Amino acid sequence: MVNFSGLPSPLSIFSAYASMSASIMLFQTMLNQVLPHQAQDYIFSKIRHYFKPLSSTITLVIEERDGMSSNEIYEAAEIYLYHKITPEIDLFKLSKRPKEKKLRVNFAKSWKTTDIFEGVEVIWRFVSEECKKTLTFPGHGDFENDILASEKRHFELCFDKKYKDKVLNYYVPLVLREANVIKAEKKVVKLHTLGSSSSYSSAQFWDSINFEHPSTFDTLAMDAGLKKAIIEDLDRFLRRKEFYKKVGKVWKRGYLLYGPPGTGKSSLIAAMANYLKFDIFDLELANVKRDSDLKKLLLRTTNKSILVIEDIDCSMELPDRRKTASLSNIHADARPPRDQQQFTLAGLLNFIDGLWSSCGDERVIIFTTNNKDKIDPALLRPGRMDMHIHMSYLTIEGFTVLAKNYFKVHDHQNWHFTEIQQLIESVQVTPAEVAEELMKSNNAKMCFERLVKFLKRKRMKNEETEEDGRHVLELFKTKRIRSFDNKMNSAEVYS
Ligand SMILES: Nc1ncnc2c1ncn2[C@@H]1O[C@H](COP(=O)(O)OP(=O)(O)OP(=O)(O)O)[C@@H](O)[C@H]1O
Ligand SMILES: [Mg+2]
Repeated sequence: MVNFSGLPSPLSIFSAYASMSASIMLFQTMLNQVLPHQAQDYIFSKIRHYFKPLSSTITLVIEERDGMSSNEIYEAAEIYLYHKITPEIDLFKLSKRPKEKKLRVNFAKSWKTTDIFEGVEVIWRFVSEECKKTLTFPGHGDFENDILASEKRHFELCFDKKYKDKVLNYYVPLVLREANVIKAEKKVVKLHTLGSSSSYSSAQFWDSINFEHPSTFDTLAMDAGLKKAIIEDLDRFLRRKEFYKKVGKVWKRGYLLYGPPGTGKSSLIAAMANYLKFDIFDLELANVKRDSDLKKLLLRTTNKSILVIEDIDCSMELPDRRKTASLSNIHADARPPRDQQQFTLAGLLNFIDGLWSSCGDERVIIFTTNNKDKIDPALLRPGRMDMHIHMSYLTIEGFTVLAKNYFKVHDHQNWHFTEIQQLIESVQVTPAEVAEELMKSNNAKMCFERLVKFLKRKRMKNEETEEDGRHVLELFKTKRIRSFDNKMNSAEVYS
């Protein structure tokens, strides 16, 4: 019996299934007499599997991870379902990660909902399974086996087979689009850091948490002209998609931030991310084991993101790397295995300039260093980093910003202001040091008094150091010492 739509009617499916079940029962009675129970069970489970009525639905499984990288469709489904169908959700899972302020509300196990798209009913189901892996540590007695628990999550999207094309070609792209719109509206910036699937596994991937750094261009104590120039540079970069295409350049921008510790390099990165609403990928080179891992990680960064490599002078000088480098120079044959070869800054930069940046759009890359003189000239080569930004010691202008941010005080309101300004002119102090002083009390007057004392102490210390320096220089001139390092107070005297 066939109905108008050309599909078998429910009655015909039922009668076919009933007659098939009767035959199976007859066969079972016959076998009962010759085979043991267990063998019979096995045979019938197989027969039922092949003869069960054909399903008229399709179920798409959308897993959270695709190998080592995250699955964009899973993320989009999570956002879409959570924000679009929230009123219908009555089963939540609540959690909080150690570094996050906000609570995480997630779908509970086996949560299910229905969505209608152009008259087509689709059923979403959230599935979460706990996987336990037994790890073996030979020779560790009672602790030989350890059980590692992790969660494997996926969504199931179920719908009538006849709408397969419609769902795949129109509904899924709609979910992706809607999720992007919701993401842009909510503008949650994420911080991605390196993680590994377990402490026992070497596979590395990006782990993310919400980025809630409060730094903005308004809270940054730095030269107003420079601040304006950075904001304009970022705006120009965002506007110039077509220009980059026209001149055949990859749509990316590189910044090198340099200056002493505590002058606001990391704070500036946070301000840039908050301004652009770009995710941050914080790449700690010291934690990357192999060259091949580095390339994989870079290729897994997303568009509209900032790749940050902090302290570039230190990260490329790891002792083990230097050791492998010198070894490989001396004995060409004794090089480490191919996939364990160390990476060089030049190699990293070439990869970033070439393959990496051509795989995405709207990329910002930021390197930081405390010591511009120490970094590889490859990084300073013209055209490599588009803007070199010097973060320097606190200026009077910078102090005004801090005073306003911490206590809403302006110069005319506080009698210590002039004194502080004079001290700042004569002493090298970082914004971090002053910020720390301003954090010590809620009482502005007390804080400013303390700050005056702190700056005076610092000035005195500097004067003493300068005096020592002059003394060492004198000794050096009279050849009574052979060497001294740039920290004058740790000079070695050989007289
Ligand atoms: N320019 C600044 N404006 C406002 N606050 C600042 C500034 N510089 C430093 N601070 C304060 O000092 C803290 C430390 O600064 P930050 O981490 O940005 O310095 P850094 O230059 O990245 O130092 P490092 O070289 O050690 O990484 C910040 O959290 C902030 O409170
Ligand atoms: Mg920093």
